[in-house]
Amino acid sequence: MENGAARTAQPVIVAIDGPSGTGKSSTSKAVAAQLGLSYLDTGAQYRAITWWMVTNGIDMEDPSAIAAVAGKPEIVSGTDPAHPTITVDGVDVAGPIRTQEVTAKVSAVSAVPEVRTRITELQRSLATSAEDGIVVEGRDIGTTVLPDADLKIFLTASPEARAARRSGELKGADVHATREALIKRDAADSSRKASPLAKAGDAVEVDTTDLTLAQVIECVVTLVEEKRAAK
Ligand SMILES: Nc1ncnc2c1ncn2[C@@H]1O[C@H](COP(=O)(O)OP(=O)(O)O)[C@@H](O)[C@H]1O
Ligand SMILES: Nc1ccn([C@H]2C[C@H](O)[C@@H](COP(=O)(O)OP(=O)(O)O)O2)c(=O)n1
Repeated sequence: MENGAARTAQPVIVAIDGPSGTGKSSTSKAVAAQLGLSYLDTGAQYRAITWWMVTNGIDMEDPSAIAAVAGKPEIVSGTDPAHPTITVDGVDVAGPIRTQEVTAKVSAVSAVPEVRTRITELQRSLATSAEDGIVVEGRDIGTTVLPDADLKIFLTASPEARAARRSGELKGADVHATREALIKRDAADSSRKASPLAKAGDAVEVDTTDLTLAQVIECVVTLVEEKRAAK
């Protein structure tokens, strides 16, 4: 802001982590929109680099092959919560990164340390440049990417609730198969060596199993407002 004009609010950094289907994306987008903050979906960035690896025929069984090209694709995230965007080398990949093929391979790609270093740098630079603050959602935001975030939330929900939500999105998907795939991906994301899915010690845990999306959003908005008031 020019001429030292006073801000109405200090920038606030919010980290939202948790496994698949707990409501991270929907909650983070809505909270950011409601509070005038930027929004970053870090899972979309890992999906984008995975899409590039698939498209370029990189051997997914070989972490050293993935590591060798981790610096090649240019990944750009648009952080407006009303219109989040993601491009790879200038190509809009918002649709292609949601295919079953990318979903099945993203855990292997995101376990490679060189990939994480690259994507973490992008995330920190976006968080630092968000003038009014940002809501960043993922798996390791509170633990590794932004350990000094003003507020850390860890969302959970039963595997049944998460599978029902996910299969509701993928029309015609079998709930049982969705549940198995989701549990497998959570296990891979939680057990990898490099920055696994984990709750930060100072994160607030919110179990969303029996909450509506509106209730979760309200809960997080209240927590952010409390933090802002205390700044
Ligand atoms: N508390 C909730 N109750 C019911 N459905 C929800 C709730 N939170 C999210 N959803 C729905 O579940 C699906 C997955 O939510 P999403 O925000 O994409 O989760 P995540 O980012 O954690 O994978 C979406 O269709 C979303 O609308
Ligand atoms: N901060 C993050 C975010 C996502 N990932 C990886 C692990 C996840 O299985 C994939 C995809 O994340 P995404 O949030 O898009 O997954 P879902 O929306 O839950 O299906 O990316 C990660 O390793 N670290």
